Amino acid sequence: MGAPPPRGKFITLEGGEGVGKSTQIRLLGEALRARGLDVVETREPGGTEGAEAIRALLLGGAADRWNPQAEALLFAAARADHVARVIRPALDRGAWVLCDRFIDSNRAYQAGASGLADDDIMAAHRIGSGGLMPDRTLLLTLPLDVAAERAMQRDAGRADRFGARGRAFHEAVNAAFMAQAAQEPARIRIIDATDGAAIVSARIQTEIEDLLP
Ligand SMILES: Nc1ncnc2c1ncn2[C@@H]1O[C@H](COP(=O)(O)OP(=O)(O)OP(=O)(O)O)[C@@H](O)[C@H]1O
Ligand SMILES: Cc1cn([C@H]2C[C@H](O)[C@@H](COP(=O)(O)O)O2)c(=O)[nH]c1=O
Repeated sequence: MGAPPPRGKFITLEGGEGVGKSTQIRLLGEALRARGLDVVETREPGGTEGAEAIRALLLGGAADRWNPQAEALLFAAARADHVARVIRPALDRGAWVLCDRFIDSNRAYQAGASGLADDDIMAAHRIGSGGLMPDRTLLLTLPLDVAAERAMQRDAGRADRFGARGRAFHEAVNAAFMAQAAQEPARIRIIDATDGAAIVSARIQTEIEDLLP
């Protein structure tokens, strides 16, 4: 017998670097709180003390610090702690959990763009996090050059281990996200993120309307 179904809603934002996920989580959080909902904003890798420590291991250091296998398992370990300590308890009490990246990033970056098998990523997710899946995923899309420019402006030119990877890697990530959306159109909604933040936020709110109480 697995865990009982959660009572809250689990929403994830996905997409490449600099497409506006953090900005949109904040705006969606404000909109949902204005409706009187209990909202938890969080991110991956991270969201707990242990997972933030793993984040530092994953994002810092030399480009070849980890191979794709070690990387995938570190993301899965961070996620297991995050799900157990923050996401599940919040959903169980009826909160809306808004998470900046989740399992679909693991699939896009470590399977799609790094060559691991999608089944293996999902097996680690089942072991670590009981296979918890979002109720809805908003996939933000933006031309690579525009997203890279936004991220560069934000970070003053300093990229982390993933941001520093070449164009081919980020194209493969985007292609993997699009393939996931094509496989799961009911859960994963594609959001054009080229316009101003308020317009993008309105698109996102339309795509979660059916989940509102
Ligand atoms: N719609 C928008 N139009 C113009 N600039 C934007 C828009 N949304 C966000 N930005 C800006 O682009 C930069 C990247 O946005 P944000 O940090 O939200 O992206 P992200 O997807 O969370 O990035 P990462 O994956 O690298 O953490 C920020 O400086 C942000 O202020
Ligand atoms: C959850 C997750 C993330 N990644 C990558 C994607 C990004 O490059 C970084 C996180 O940085 P951000 O500024 O918070 O977006 O980690 C990944 O490769 N696999 C994952 O499962």
